[in-house]
Amino acid sequence: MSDPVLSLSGVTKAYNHGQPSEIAVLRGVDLDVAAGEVVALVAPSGAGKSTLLHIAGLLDTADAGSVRIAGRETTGLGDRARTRIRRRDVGFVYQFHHLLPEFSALENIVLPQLANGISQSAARARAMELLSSVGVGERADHRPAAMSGGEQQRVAFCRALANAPRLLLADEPTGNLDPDTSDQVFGRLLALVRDTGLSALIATHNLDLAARMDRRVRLDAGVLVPA
Ligand SMILES: Nc1ncnc2c1ncn2[C@@H]1O[C@H](COP(=O)(O)OP(=O)(O)OP(=O)(O)O)[C@@H](O)[C@H]1O
Repeated sequence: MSDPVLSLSGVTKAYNHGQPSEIAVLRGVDLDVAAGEVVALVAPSGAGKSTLLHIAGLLDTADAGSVRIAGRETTGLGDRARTRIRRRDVGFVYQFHHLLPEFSALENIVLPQLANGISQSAARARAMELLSSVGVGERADHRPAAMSGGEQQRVAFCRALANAPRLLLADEPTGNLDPDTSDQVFGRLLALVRDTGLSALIATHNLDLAARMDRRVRLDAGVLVPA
């Protein structure tokens, strides 16, 4: 068996340490996401989904516990090493697309590749391939403001996958779309994830979407339980 692509063990996180308002959000989270596995993270609002995704994606640090990505222990690594792992191995999608407004769809997918040392021509070819795979190839030269919410979010998926990460982390990726569009766009995301064989941890309030993933976990009082 290969190493899990994401392995969390005993992860804890509290905010406002030592103050009366201290809040223990994660109290010992354990989770393995295997290669090619797509896991739904369901939780009520405020339960700590974003906190968990940020720690899993090395955007934030845990107070205690271990975060392994692609077999590599990240606890104790410095900022540069964490950034390198995040850029190479992790893709993020948020509820809102966060595309750069002054750049075209294609450029938004090219830029993170250039930051990773890919050549301009290879980056453009990959960006075009990704856009076509989610049905927005003909929108490559449009800026985000000229696209629908569903199209913008499809471009955001492509950007997350631009550097061929091992792990996709998504925080309510279709949460700001109407139900029909959400369903369609999520289908595109899932197909793309399946085609590329990457692992994913996808937070959603939508139980229908959660049902389409391989496995569901629920964040309950700071720990993960099967859902
Ligand atoms: N930087 C911070 N400082 C203090 N408290 C915080 C901070 N970030 C989050 N919290 C608190 O931690 C708890 C979990 O927040 P988090 O954003 O992870 O929840 P969530 O499950 O993603 O919620 P939602 O679904 O509403 O986005 C909340 O009570 C929140 O108020």
